[in-house]
Amino acid sequence: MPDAAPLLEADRLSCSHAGQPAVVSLSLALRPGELGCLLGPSGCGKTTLLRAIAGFHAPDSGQLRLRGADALRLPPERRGLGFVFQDLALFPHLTVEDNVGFGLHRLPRGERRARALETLAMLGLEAFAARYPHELSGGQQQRVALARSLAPRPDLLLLDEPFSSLDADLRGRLRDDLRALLRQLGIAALLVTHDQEEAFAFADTVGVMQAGRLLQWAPGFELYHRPATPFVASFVGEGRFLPARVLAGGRVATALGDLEVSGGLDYPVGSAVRVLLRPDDLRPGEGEGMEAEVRAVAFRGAESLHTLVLADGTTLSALFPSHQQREPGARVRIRPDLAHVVVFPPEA
Ligand SMILES: Nc1ncnc2c1ncn2[C@@H]1O[C@H](COP(=O)(O)OP(=O)(O)OP(=O)(O)O)[C@@H](O)[C@H]1O
Repeated sequence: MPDAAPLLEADRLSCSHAGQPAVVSLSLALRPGELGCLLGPSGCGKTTLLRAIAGFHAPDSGQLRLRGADALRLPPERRGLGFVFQDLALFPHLTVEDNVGFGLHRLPRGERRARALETLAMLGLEAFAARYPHELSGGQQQRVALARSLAPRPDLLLLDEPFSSLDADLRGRLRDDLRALLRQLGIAALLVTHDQEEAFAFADTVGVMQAGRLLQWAPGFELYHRPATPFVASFVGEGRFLPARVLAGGRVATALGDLEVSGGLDYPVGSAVRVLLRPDDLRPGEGEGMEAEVRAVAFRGAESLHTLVLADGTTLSALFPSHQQREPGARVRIRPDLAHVVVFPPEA
């Protein structure tokens, strides 16, 4: 799969609403069967990008290729995509089966029926084929909307927050079922969400957007462990920044001691930098290490998230096993335990 030609390619795509930029020179590629996800704060341009790919929003500049061909010339119905938006738009006067068969008008009646029923069965809805949308629960209606978009077997499905109206349990199950189905059918997808857990559970590749720009497009592991920018570092997972100074030999000096940066450093010796510290990068010092004061403790079950302040005022977060209870005001010793050190320039 890594060498397959891209199914979807956006190249320096820019979009605006009434002169206000919404997507800024954005490039990304999705391979056949690849599951991608766009993550970012409200208003960062995720929906606008999805609508531009679907053909509902005309970009100002840039290119969009689908299956290697220019897609910007094509109207939505000729782009060969499936989409599910937050607003389900099921036809209230059609049965579930007819809703799902709606996009299959090119197939002969018998085949259309068979495909609609087969797709409903894949989503566990075979018993509901004769019902009308208002006779279904919200979760079942969402499954019908997915079945309708999957019935024509598109090679790419665009999904804009399709699970947001469902409760957490249902949401997780539907997401996992959809993921398994897309894998089984070899269908690629681009999912918009602002839920990190959903992005990581669903996608092979996650894109983080901020103010119309795509900051990083990478597997979840890379985003967490090798964030490209401080925004990605603090948006994906929890992270704090520790002031540091570059030493010779690819090391940095911090209040927690000297740390080695694997792969070397692009900063001159002596320059001020920041080191990313995740809550799981700190361990209790067992009588050694730097002393810190506990400011707050949030119980999380197996672990507790501690907010700690060092003597120089630096605030850090640390996840410690929760069997040892600590109160605010207590003093603990901490030592860094980083698999690799991520360094950023100092705050502007
Ligand atoms: N139809 C519109 N007319 C004018 N401005 C719009 C329109 N749609 C979106 N915008 C603006 O474009 C920017 C990007 O919006 P978009 O809906 O793409 O963001 P988003 O990341 O999907 O947000 P959310 O997570 O809240 O859905 C925002 O500043 C928004 O206010």
